[in-house]
Amino acid sequence: MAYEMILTETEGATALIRLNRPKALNALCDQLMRELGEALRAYDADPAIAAIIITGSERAFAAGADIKEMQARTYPQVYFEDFITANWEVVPTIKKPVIAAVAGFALGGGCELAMMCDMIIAADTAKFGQPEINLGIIPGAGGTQRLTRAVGKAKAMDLVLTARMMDAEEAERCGLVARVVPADQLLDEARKVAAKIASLSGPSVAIAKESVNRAFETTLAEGVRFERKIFYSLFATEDQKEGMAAFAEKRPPSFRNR
Ligand SMILES: CC(C)(O)CC(=O)SCCNC(=O)CCNC(=O)[C@H](O)C(C)(C)COP(=O)(O)OP(=O)(O)OC[C@H]1O[C@@H](n2cnc3c(N)ncnc32)[C@H](O)[C@@H]1OP(=O)(O)O
Repeated sequence: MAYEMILTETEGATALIRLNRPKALNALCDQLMRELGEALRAYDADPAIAAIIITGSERAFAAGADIKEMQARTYPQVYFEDFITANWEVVPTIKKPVIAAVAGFALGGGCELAMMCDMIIAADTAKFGQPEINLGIIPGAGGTQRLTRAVGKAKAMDLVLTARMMDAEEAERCGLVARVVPADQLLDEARKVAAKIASLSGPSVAIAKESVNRAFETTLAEGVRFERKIFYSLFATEDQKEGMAAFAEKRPPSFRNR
């Protein structure tokens, strides 16, 4: 499929989506978000793809929603158009693992987009922040909620109320980021993680992802009940039999995603 604001490529079972508005620091305009959603849905439906990486440029993962596109919008417009909800909420609906590989600025909607992914791998150049307060608004794509769950109230308040940026090291320390790597190794690292995931059983990966995400939406008791049921369901797969047989027979498993 041809896109204007994203570039896509595949390598083995990994799909890479690169945000591609370099002059605007990958500001997330409506068209870019529409294209991103279309690409994510297409890869999610493609049986040859097992993991998806979203990345930006060296200078910016994304500097937020497109402020120039947003500035003239009125309350009735954002309300009736379902601004954000319509185009932005695709990432959390994707069943396959989505990795954000972040270098440079991940601000506002850029930080929110990264947080919608299942894992953030950051270059040592990455800078995260929710500077919407500078514009007379607040984060509107989940920032106040996902950031608070990821880093806790103290740090979330600090970032949201002061608009300050935090670097990759601080972001890793406070739990926003899974790994920090030198900038020139960012994509290699993300690809390695994606390839490892792709070598595993697709159903158990999707179910593991769903179960971890459930922790953000429910109580501990409900979450554990959910985990138990979904854990039982994996005993209905051929991959569970194969994984355990391979262990007992001291050989690598050969998963068939069923
Ligand atoms: C999703 C919601 C609901 O949560 C809302 C949001 O996301 S609101 C947006 C939040 N993000 C920001 O407020 C960050 C805005 N950008 C900046 O503060 C700076 O650009 C910077 C600190 C990231 C980088 O500064 P600098 O290196 O000095 O580069 P600039 O000259 O400022 O930028 C280069 C070029 O990119 C355009 N740009 C940058 N960010 C955006 C944006 N979010 N929307 C639209 N355009 C953006 C900037 O205007 C420059 O373009 P030109 O004016 O030179 O054409």
